[in-house]
Amino acid sequence: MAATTHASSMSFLLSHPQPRSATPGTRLPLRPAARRVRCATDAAAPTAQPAAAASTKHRRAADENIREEAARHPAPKQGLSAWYEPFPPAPNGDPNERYSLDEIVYRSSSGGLLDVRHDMEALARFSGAYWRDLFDSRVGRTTWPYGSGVWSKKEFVLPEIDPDHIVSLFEGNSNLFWAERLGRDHLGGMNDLWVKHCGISHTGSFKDLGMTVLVSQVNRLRRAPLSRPIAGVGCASTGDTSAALSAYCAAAGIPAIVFLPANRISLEQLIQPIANGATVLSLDTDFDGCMRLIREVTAELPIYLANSLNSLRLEGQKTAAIEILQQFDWEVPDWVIVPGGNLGNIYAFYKGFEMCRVLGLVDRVPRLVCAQAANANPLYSYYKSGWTEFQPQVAKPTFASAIQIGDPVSVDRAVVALKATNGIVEEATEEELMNAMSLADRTGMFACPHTGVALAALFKLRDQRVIGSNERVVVVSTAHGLKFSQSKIDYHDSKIEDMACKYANPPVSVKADFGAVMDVLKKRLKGKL
Ligand SMILES: Cc1ncc(COP(=O)(O)O)c(C=O)c1O
Ligand SMILES: N[C@@H](CCOP(=O)(O)O)C(=O)O
Repeated sequence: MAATTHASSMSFLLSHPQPRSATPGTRLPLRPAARRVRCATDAAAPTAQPAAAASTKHRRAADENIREEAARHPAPKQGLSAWYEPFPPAPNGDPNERYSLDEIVYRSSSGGLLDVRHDMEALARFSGAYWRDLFDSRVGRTTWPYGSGVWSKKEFVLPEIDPDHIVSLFEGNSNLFWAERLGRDHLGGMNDLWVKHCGISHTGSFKDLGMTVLVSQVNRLRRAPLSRPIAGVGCASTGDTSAALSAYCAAAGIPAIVFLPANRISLEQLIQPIANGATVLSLDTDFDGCMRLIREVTAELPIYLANSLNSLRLEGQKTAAIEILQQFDWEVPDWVIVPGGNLGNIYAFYKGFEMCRVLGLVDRVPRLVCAQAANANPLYSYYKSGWTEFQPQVAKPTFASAIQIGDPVSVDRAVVALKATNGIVEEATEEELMNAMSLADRTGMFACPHTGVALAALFKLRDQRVIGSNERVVVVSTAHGLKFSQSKIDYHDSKIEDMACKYANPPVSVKADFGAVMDVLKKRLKGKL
């Protein structure tokens, strides 16, 4: 293996451990080691660097930033690539239909969905152990762009993009929270319950993971040599996609346009794109109406579509699945529960897990559960019909307002994910989701109502004994609870019509007087003093 290394490239080497001998994976045919192409990792790392070597890293020059430092050490070509293909492949369609990621295309020739496909044979030239080591070696670093939980898996995301085009806010690497008390005390002694806090993130939701990829690709398209005349990037949103789009566009200096359903998103979500300087249209319709409009507008104007209909988004979102595996030292959980709305994320999780299985990083995939609010449950109804009849609906208001979606664009993707993982769809009423959220809060979280939907699904599946107490379960928390404080205020005020707010904990108004305070505390702590 040729090695072109020198002392000053040390910092770069730390991000590229030496490939293992190309141990053939079990599922995909691998090329013999002798025919392996040289890749960045081959060329950059003749010998694996021990962790201690980090302390010998030379500080970069004071007048150089991390982007420039990365540019000084360009990764050699790896021979990896990705492109768009129809999803699912149309039975009578053109088997050769594919599009470069540099094309602006959201639909296949037959009007169906597209998916980003990777050259799996090229990826499989390296063993699962190699990819695990490489991804692990990048966690927690600042080396551009690998400090991001998404771009630390760049080879599985957008292998060909120039790091200089990447727009990253070092998203991902989110907390996998051990829900010790919730599992032990409230779910029949579960001791392996985890909450993946995707919402503890730059704009407070998992959308950051996908948006860094989409906006990076737009940045590449707008810059020389491609110089595509993209005037801005637009989305319809229930409040989280719009926040992420606005932040990433603001960071890149690209105009953002967001279509929001008036009075249907939280105040905190509304102020995010406003603060980031986006063009905010508040429309007198629901999310599905906004979605129809943005599709029409992006077909007419040079505005790039940022919703998850655009499969680029899912390439970033799938890294949350890979991160979960990584956080468990590449052990596969038994179940992963994801709240579903427009239904891109459930597919993204499947894609991340399945890619790791196919490439030998793990040997199986978890069972997936998609959890919907009963007030916005088109997938649940479809599932209950035995997948025979999908009926779009007019979604009713729900505290889980970000998933108030009746005609999800990625329904076909969700079905593939659920069928392939022996998955389940569950639903939660308003009372169930608010109680589940509030109980989680009582055990140290500050969950959003959508996480409440996923937790309520877990409660049901535990009651039905579908999920066992010894199984390892991950509940995906999709947004930060602080974005939905009004719903919590209403709950703790017991102000919600027809809802027994079982865990309401209103503040106690007390006279500022020692005796009055003592009376309240004695009553509250009765038997414990
Ligand atoms: C907080 C939150 N949770 C869950 C979802 C559902 O994700 P998806 O639309 O990919 O199903 C969304 C958006 O739809 C969201 O904003
Ligand atoms: N919850 C989403 C709804 C749109 O979903 P997307 O993933 O297709 O952008 C939002 O926050 O807007």
